[in-house]
Amino acid sequence: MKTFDELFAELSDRATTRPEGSGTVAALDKGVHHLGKKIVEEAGEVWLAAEYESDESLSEEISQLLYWLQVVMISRGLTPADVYRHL
Ligand SMILES: N=c1c2ncn([C@@H]3O[C@H](COP(=O)(O)OP(=O)(O)OP(=O)(O)O)[C@@H](O)[C@H]3O)c2ncn1[C@@H]1O[C@H](COP(=O)(O)O)[C@@H](O)[C@H]1O
Repeated sequence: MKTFDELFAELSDRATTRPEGSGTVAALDKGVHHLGKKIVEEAGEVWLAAEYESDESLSEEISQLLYWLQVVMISRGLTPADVYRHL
C-alpha cells in the first residue's frame, strides 16, 4: 500500500531514471494525447463501478484514475503542490 505522494515520488523517479520495462515510461513517451484518453477511460470505469460494482472494485478503479492523473501531471511538469493549492 502507498499514499498519493509516495506513488507520485515513485513515478517521478521512473520518469527520471527510465528503467527498462516501466509502463509509466512507455505511457509518458506516448504523449499527453494518450494520457488524456486513459484518464477518460478510467474515469468512465470509476463511474460504472460507482453505479454497479462493489466497494472493492470502485476503490481499484479510483486508484487507477489517480495513477493516470499523476502520469499526466508528470508529463506536464506539475507537482502535487500545484494541485493542492486549489483544494
Ligand atoms: N498504480 C499503478 C497503476 N494503476 C494503473 N496502471 C495502469 O493502468 C492500466 C489500467 O488497467 P485496466 O484494467 O483499466 O486496463 P488494461 O486493459 O488491463 O490495460 P491497458 O491495455 O489499458 O494498458 C494498467 O494496466 C496499468 O497499465 C498502473 N500502472 C502502474 N502502477 C504503479 O506505478 C508504479 C510504477 O509502475 P511502472 O512504471 O510500470 O514500473 C508501480 O508501483 C505500479 O504498481
